[in-house]
Amino acid sequence: MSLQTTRTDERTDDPLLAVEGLKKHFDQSGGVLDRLVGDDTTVRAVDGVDLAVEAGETLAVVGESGCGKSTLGRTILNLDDATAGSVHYDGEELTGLSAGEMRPHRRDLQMIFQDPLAALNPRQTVGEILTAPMEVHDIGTDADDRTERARDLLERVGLKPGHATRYPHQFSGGQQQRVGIARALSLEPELIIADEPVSALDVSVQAQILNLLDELQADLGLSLVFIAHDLSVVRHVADRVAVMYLGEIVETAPVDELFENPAHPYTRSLLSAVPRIDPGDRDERIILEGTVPSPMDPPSGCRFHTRCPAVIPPEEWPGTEEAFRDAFSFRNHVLSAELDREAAKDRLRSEDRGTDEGSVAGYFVEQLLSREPADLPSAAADAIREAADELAAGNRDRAETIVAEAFPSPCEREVPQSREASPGHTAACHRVEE
Ligand SMILES: Nc1ncnc2c1ncn2[C@@H]1O[C@H](COP(=O)(O)OP(=O)(O)OP(=O)(O)O)[C@@H](O)[C@H]1O
Repeated sequence: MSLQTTRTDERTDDPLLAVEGLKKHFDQSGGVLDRLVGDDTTVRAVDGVDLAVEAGETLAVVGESGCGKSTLGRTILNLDDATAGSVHYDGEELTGLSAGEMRPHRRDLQMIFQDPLAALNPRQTVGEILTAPMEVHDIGTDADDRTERARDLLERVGLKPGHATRYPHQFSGGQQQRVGIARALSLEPELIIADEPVSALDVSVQAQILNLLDELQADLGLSLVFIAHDLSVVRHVADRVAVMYLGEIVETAPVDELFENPAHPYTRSLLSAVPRIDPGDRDERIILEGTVPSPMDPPSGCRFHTRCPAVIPPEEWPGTEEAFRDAFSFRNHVLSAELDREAAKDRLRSEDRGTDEGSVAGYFVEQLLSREPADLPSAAADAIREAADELAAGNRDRAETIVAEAFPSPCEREVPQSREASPGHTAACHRVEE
């Protein structure tokens, strides 16, 4: 946890790492045809991220798979070129530096990867893996000194000095990750980005590696950006947590504040999946519908609105919020274009039911609306039945227009600004007030 480092004592108030408006887009266009057809083939993996990491601090970046966490880590370290925005490390801008210009900074900024074996050269001994980067960066007086440093590093990460002569495949997963950590430490970095460092490991080994990282961070005064998809993993290592959804940071808070007073519905749903020691403590589990939408075509307004369990009804909605959310969920199924008439007919046939348009429409409603249409305000029920009829008749565009017009939400219209929910705690949600 936060410990002041001796080497950063003389620094100014600027954070050690400052990330502003960082974007990383990947162009996926196959070529001329894509451009002619006008398909937008840009993957907006990281789409305007602001972050600050103080010296000696551990910041966890958390979100589901595909939210852009790894890309964020790689772009911060200039392993991927940024599309826009800036990264300042110790006051110096890293964005746009060539590989040669980055070299002096590589010593200070290291990365630990999810799959330790894939990140280690199988043809080098562990000793060589540790001494090679030292040689490149002129660390150590001579080969003997570097070998001695490698042996010390192995001890530091809980391995034996004698392990230096072994090859990566001769170790268990946990031991391989220890080697990966030792390699990152071999350059005496100030900041390490650890990208899911324990998610490939057995649960029994995860805690050991987390403790090791925590210990090293405290002893060496390292700054750590800890990327994870699972909030439970970060509780005991992080000082602050940034929650990422579809290329954006939706909430940032000190770790205890985030666990106790999550402000964003996305954070709440991630938290509800974290096992609690006291089962009586457990709030109702929030199951998020579907997976993260495609970063090629992110939802408008608040990007989370298509899955949000707290999506806001329009002012004129006559029913309860729960009723709106059920209707809104139906709407999103229709708009996601995942409904297939033929598949519905196959299913009906397998259940010995009719496959005329009326039956298919009824089947869509039954599958996608978690209440009877009659339990909705009557105009909403009519819109749902009408949309289902159009879908069953093959008029997808018409169905989409009906649901989009019948169930609008302010969340899809306006992009929520990041607001301060409490000191040091910000969230970008229309429900959060300053
Ligand atoms: N080189 C690339 N080219 C095109 N798209 C990419 C590339 N790298 C990542 N992406 C896409 O960017 C999005 C974010 O990916 P990223 O790996 O950063 O997410 P993540 O949150 O780290 O997920 P995971 O935990 O599964 O790695 C995904 O949709 C992914 O397919």
